[in-house]
Amino acid sequence: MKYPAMRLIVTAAQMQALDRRTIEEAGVPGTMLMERAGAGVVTSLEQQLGPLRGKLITILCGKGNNGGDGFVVARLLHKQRAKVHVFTLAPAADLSRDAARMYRQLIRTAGKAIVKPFSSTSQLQTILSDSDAIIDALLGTGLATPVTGRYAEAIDGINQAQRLTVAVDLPSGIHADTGAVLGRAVKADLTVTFGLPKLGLFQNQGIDHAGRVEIVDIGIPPAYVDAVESRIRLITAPFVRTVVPPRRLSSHKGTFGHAGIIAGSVGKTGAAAMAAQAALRIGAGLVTVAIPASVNDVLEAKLLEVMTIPMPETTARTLSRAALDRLKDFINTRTAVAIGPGLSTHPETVALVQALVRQLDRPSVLDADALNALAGRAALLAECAIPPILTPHPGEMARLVTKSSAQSVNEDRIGTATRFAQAHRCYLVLKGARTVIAGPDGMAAICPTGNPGMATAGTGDVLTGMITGLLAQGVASWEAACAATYVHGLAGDLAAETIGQTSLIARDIIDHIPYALTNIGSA
Ligand SMILES: NC(=O)C1=CN([C@@H]2O[C@H](COP(=O)(O)OP(=O)(O)OC[C@H]3O[C@@H](n4cnc5c(N)ncnc54)[C@H](O)[C@@H]3O)[C@@H](O)[C@H]2O)[C@@H](O)CC1
Ligand SMILES: Nc1ncnc2c1ncn2[C@@H]1O[C@H](COP(=O)(O)OP(=O)(O)O)[C@@H](O)[C@H]1O
Ligand SMILES: [K+]
Repeated sequence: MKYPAMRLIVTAAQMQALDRRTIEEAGVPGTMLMERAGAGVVTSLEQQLGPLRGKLITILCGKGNNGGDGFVVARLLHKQRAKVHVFTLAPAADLSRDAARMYRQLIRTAGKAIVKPFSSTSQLQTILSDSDAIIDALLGTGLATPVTGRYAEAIDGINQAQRLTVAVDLPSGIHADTGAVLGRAVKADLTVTFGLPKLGLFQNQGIDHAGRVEIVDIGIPPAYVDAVESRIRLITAPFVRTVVPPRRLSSHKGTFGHAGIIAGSVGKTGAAAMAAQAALRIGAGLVTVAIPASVNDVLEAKLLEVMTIPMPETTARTLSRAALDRLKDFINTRTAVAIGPGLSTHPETVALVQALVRQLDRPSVLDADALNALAGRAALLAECAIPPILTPHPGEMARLVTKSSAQSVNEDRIGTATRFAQAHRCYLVLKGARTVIAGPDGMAAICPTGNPGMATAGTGDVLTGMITGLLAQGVASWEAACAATYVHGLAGDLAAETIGQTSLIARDIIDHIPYALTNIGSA
């Protein structure tokens, strides 16, 4: 397998096939998989709530194997002396074979009274709103059609209670592959998913409904996982650890490359400053910014470690066409370059950027106004000697693909990103909640880190600097794009833990890069 330290993301059909193979070929009983799944949920719950003894926990179980997992959770919680209420949506005779086994085991251990048939939401209201946690074991990967009737009522009841909600495998009602809500869906705080993460947890409404996603190993043999044909991966900390270059005793600043940042214009020197600082914080040895001449002093006053080079400018104080030859030299003498943050959309600057892109022969990141310069002209990318990394947000992506909108981009983020990266032989970082990275070989990776506090001015410039900083250290494009995105999101998460999401600003992400790197173990 090509990217061993990333985790495979699977569809429902792929997960079902893996479960089946594990049961039939490896001889692991389905009930054993269920036992491990249930135990995983209880461990996660303990991490959330502390000791479970005396806690009131309500579990809603459907008739399939997802419900079977719920019966296991109920038995294990009962053993820990939690106060457990179980509601089933189906009579015992209708349960799947393994779920029925787990149901019988539960009532043997805890007595018949622990389980009640679900009749209506009103029956549940008080119990749900008094619960310390609600476990949603109604529907998992077996969801086939829109949820209606009693299942829909049970889902509404869970959502109305507004208590800590833990989804078993998938939030009930979320399509395992697309993340679409099928009729109704549980809004969970935490989803404990089994074996491998399901695609729908990272797409569309699946993102908000899943909440935090934890993955529990249920003992699917790694050889079976390796044999699955999926081109979609989840970026992990162990992957990032293998990417960030080690600092040998004998290193010097030249060892870690020289990043060039072509950025800035009047009113937008901050974008250039933040990209440059982020490149240093992720380990680049040297960073130089090429900036319109009249704003050079402003940038110098903002920055200490970063060098700047004033370049010819337009009367609007943006980079001018006259800068072309000097910028080509600038690019040729750097290990990697970023083009775009804060450049403006001045027509002359746009023409300059287009000319630079045509002759780009260094590892590069194209962002912001460089992407605007490529709107409707993505064909120019074919002229780059080394496939560049593009970092659009959905609005920029829509302009790149033309005749599209941010909304339609977001409806199929993985598809849009992989199609573009393959068609234009580039790497693409499609930003937003659960950023998607796509490569020219058709691979896609999803970033699990990051939070809505990062929806604030300048955080994209920071990401651009981070990717460029890794490229400058000699990291290959795919690895640099994936690892920088992960560290960027983790830095945002760590910042949010201390200062909250509302006040978080882009420079907080730069300040937390060191902690993110130590957290991952690559500092
Ligand atoms: N042995 C296995 O295959 C394992 C399965 N596991 C669990 O089993 C789940 C999959 O189990 P199943 O395949 O039994 O499927 P589910 O338990 O997700 O649900 C399928 C059942 O719900 C019904 N159903 C489907 N759509 C419905 C709708 N819209 N409204 C009402 N009922 C609907 C189906 O007729 C079927 O009876 C996984 O998500 C996971 O939680 C885990 O225990 C790990 C091992
Ligand atoms: N809800 C969110 N969850 C996770 N990350 C987010 C969220 N919203 C924004 N981000 C991240 O913040 C950054 C925003 O970048 P961008 O839109 O280019 O902002 P700017 O142009 O102001 O720099 C991206 O890396 C994006 O993935
Ligand atoms: K569920």
